[in-house]
Formats: sequence, structure tokens, C-alpha cells
Amino acid sequence: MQNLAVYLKKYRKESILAPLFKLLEALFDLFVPLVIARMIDTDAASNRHLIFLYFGVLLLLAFVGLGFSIVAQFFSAKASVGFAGAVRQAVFDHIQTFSFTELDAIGSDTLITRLSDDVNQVQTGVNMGLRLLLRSPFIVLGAMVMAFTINVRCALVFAVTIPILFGVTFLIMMLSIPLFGKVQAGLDRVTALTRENLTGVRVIRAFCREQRCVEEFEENNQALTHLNLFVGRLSALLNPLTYVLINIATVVLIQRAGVQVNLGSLPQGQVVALYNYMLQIIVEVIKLAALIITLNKSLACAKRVSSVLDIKTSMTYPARTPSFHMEHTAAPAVAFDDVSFTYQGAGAPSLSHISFSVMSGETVGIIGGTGSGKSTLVHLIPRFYDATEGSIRLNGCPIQDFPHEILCRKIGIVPQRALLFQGSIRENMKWGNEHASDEALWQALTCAQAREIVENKPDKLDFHLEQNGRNLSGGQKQRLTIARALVKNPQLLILDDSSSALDFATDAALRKSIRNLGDSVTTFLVSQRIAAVRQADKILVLDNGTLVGVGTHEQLLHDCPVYQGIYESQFPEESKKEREDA
Ligand SMILES: Nc1ncnc2c1ncn2[C@@H]1O[C@H](COP(=O)(O)OP(=O)(O)OP(=O)(O)O)[C@@H](O)[C@H]1O
Repeated sequence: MQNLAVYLKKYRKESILAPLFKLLEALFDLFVPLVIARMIDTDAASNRHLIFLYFGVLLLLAFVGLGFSIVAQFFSAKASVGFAGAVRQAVFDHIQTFSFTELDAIGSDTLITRLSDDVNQVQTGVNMGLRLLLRSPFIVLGAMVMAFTINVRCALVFAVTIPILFGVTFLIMMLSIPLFGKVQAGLDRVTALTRENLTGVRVIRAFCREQRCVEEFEENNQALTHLNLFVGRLSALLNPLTYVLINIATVVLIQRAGVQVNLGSLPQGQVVALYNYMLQIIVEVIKLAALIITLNKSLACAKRVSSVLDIKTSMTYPARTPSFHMEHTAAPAVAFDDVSFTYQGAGAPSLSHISFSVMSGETVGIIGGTGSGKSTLVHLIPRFYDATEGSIRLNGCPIQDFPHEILCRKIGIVPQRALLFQGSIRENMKWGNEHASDEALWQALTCAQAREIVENKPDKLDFHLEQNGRNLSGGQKQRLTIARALVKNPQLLILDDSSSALDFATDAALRKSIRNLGDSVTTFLVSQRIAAVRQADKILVLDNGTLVGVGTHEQLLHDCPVYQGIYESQFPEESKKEREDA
């Protein structure tokens, strides 16, 4: 958790001043019962002015205490809010460094809970901790010391009660700490279900799964509620237990003090002072109990936030570009050499011993059945994942030697799921190149067969896209994401099944304009459709993670049984005719 403490260091001054002012407030509070005792023990008839003086002192103590309390609150709020802001930013920045392997392993739902709810809990913990962590024990122990200055025999009641109080508090704390972690994990599950439900609402309704979703949510929500209730009850035990203990102690105290008052060895005012000290202890122990519950929650949340910061990304990039002479223009644009890849936690490899090379300017089709490894293969090129075995080279240079920005600049990838962000079309297009002119944007849109879509929108390039581009159709989104990748002028363009929502004519026109991009652009077209890849210079056929064929459409029809099978299933008439002709 030291990795979180670093962010509080920036608020060192506030973190010292907040408890300090709280201690000053506490010190003033401790004098109040003494002044009241003096007031009671003063003969009112002969010393009226003294009574008014004590009254004035009491008012002064109250106002000065209030002033200290406000200042302490200011500093603790400043420190805790600033600290939480810095932690939130640090966690967000750190997540950006994660490779897909880490993101897959930890899961986005728990990251959202940790970044929002957990950080908020830590903020509350820091705020309360700075104000009360020292104040409450200080008042409890201070009240005991003051009691000893009044009467040692009565003060012994305090000396016995206070350690028992601390013991009970500690026991409940130890029991509840691990449960708070479980509560947050339960919250992760509920967040995951909510997210899945909201993002998949159309599918859920189409399959009439609303009732099942409600039941599943209810099940998890109930489990979370029960756990929360159990932890709440456990923590709530603290208050009645401490009340009972203090009330017993108060009865014993009054009995002892009463005896001494009867004997004439203790003035009545001092009994009231002792009683007031006992009341102060009750109030502070209640605050302490609330503080401990909050701190427990905060600690459990802080551990979860800290564990995100502890994750080291498995992907590192060099700071410097490989020198120009290391990138050979004559070398293949992309070369896979005996590449295998297994997802973390998956038993079997998703790709096994893949070797092929592609020259600059070539168009490569990747085809294969569902789950054959097509997306996995293209995800290795921009280093979404690193190959578990073998090597991948770009222009003769290992991909691990490219700094992140250079790799990003070289490769334009259009993922299977078209994703656009809230903002104007122009803003989205400029993700590819922030300096791109409108002319360059229109060029990319034209190439991606998206010009008409934008021209028909009321504000053209300024048309506002909703979150996830939900005010566009699936095909429109796909074309805009292709245009976004083209704005980059990438050397490598990867289209991962990104024309699946396009009609045949648009798909054909798109492929034609991509083929015309020129010799400097190497294109990977991932598809399950033969029509989408048949004109590629080279087609890779994947079957269950292995490369079972490489060649042109004609070559593969001749010598790749898997390709033949796909062709027959998609073009039954033609393949029948070809067989008859043969
Ligand atoms: N993040 C992941 N974690 C674990 N296994 C994965 C992950 N992504 C994919 N896989 C597995 O890897 C294999 C290849 O998946 P991949 O997505 O590359 O197939 P694909 O050929 O692109 O399929 P499709 O045409 O359906 O998109 C599948 O068995 C899949 O279950």
C-alpha cells in the first residue's frame, strides 16, 4: 500500500495540520468539564461575577474549539480530495500501460469499481482518519488523565474500562476487515452484470431474456445485500457493546464518587466533571467505532486499488526508434517465424507454429472458420498480445524493437467491433492523425465508402456522434472506423472482419479502393467470406490455430482441402460446375 501513500505526500502539510488542529480542539474540549466543576463548586451567592467569568470561559472554549474544528475540516478535505484525485489519475494512467493480457486477466468491471467506488471509499477513510484517528484516542486517554487529576480512586474505573473498550473494538475490526474485501468483490459482480445488461440490452430483449437477467441480477444483488447486512450487523455490534460497557462503568463511577461525596472527600462539581469525562469518552468511542468501520472499508478498498498499481505490464517498449539502417526496405513488410500464442489461463494454444511473410504493398486475405485464430493472428502485429513463441518482424526488424508510437503510426487496425466515441465525426476521424486537414478526412471517407454517409448528415464532419456511435447504423459505423484508420496513412492496414455489416456492392467497392491505395500499404483482410479475400495476393487459411494453406485463390482451390471446403459451402453452384468441368 506504500504505492498509495506516495500520493498523500503531496499533501504533507495538510495531513499534519488537519490532525494537529483536531488535537487543539480536543484539548479545549478536555478543559470544559473542569470549568463546569469550578462553576458548580463556586458559591453563587457571593461570587456572581466568578460564575459569569466561568460562563465566558466556556463560551470562549466553545468558539475557539469550533474554529479549530473548521480549520481541521478544511485541511483534511483538501488532502483527501486531492489525494483521491491523484490516485484516480494514477490508476487510470497505469491501466493505459496494460497489455490486453493484463486487461483480460483482471477484467474491466472490477477496474471500473476500483477506479470509482473504491477510490471514493479511500477518500472518505483519509478524510475521517486525518480528523479522528488521533482526536478520538486523545480525548479518551486525555479524559482518563484528567480523571486522575481529579480523583485517583474514581479514575481507576476509567483505567479498567478503556482497555476493555479498545479490546472489543479491535476484535470486531479483525473480524470485519476481510469481509469488506468480499463486499467489494460482490459489488464487482453486480457492476459486471449491470454493464453486460446495458450493453447487450437489444440482444437480451430479442431473446426475451429479461426475466432471466432480472433473476440473475437479483441472485447476485441478494448475495451482496446479505453480505452487507452481515458486515453491517457485525460492525453495528460495536455501538451497543461499547454503550453497555460505558454505562456499567458510569454506574460504578457514580457509586464510588457518591460514597466519597458523602464522606466529604470529593466536591459535587468534581463528580459532575468525572461524569462529563465519561460522557466525552462515550461520544468519542462512538465516533471511533464509526471511524474504524470506515477505515476498515477504506483499507479493503485501498488494497484493491493498490493491487492494480502493483500490476506490472508484461509489455515493454523501447524508448528509441530502431535506426533507419535496421529497417530493410527489401525485407518483407511482415514476417511471422514459427509463431505460437496461448492466451493467459487458456489450456490450449490459439495459434501454433505460424510462419509466413508478406511483401510491402501486398494484400493478404486471412480466412478460416469461427475461432480458427484469425483475429488472434492480426492482434499480434500491433502487439495487442506478444507471441508466446517465435518472432514477428516488420521490415526485418523485430516488433519488440519499435517504440509504441512508431508501431501505432505504422499500423491502422479496424477491429471486428466498430467503436466510435462521443464527439464530432471530425474529432473521431482525427484520432488517426490530429493534424489531418478536412481534405485528407474526405479522402479517407471516400476510400472507405463513407463520404455519402457524412455528406447526408446535417453538420457533415461536425455531426455529433453519441457514445459508441449509437446514432449510426452498424454498416455506417464500420465504414467510419475504416476511414479513421485510413486517415493515419498507415503502412499496414488491418481490417478484422470489418466489412461484415456492408452490402455486397459497398463491400466490393471498398475492397477495390483499398487495392488502389498503392504499393506502400500492405493490407490484411480478415474474413470468413471467400468473396472478400479471393482477389488478395496471398490468402492464409487457418484451421484450429494452424496455418493449413498459403497461396492465391486458384492455388488454394487446387491444393488446400480446408479452403476447398469453405468455397464449396459458399459457392455450391460454382464448385459443382467446376467439378463437372474437371
Ligand atoms: N481473450 C481471450 N482469452 C482466451 N481465449 C481467447 C481470447 N480471445 C480468443 N480466444 C480463443 O482463441 C481462439 C481463436 O479466437 P479468434 O478470436 O482469434 O478466432 P477468429 O478466427 O477470429 O474467430 P471469429 O471468426 O469468430 O472472429 C478461440 O478458441 C477463442 O476461444
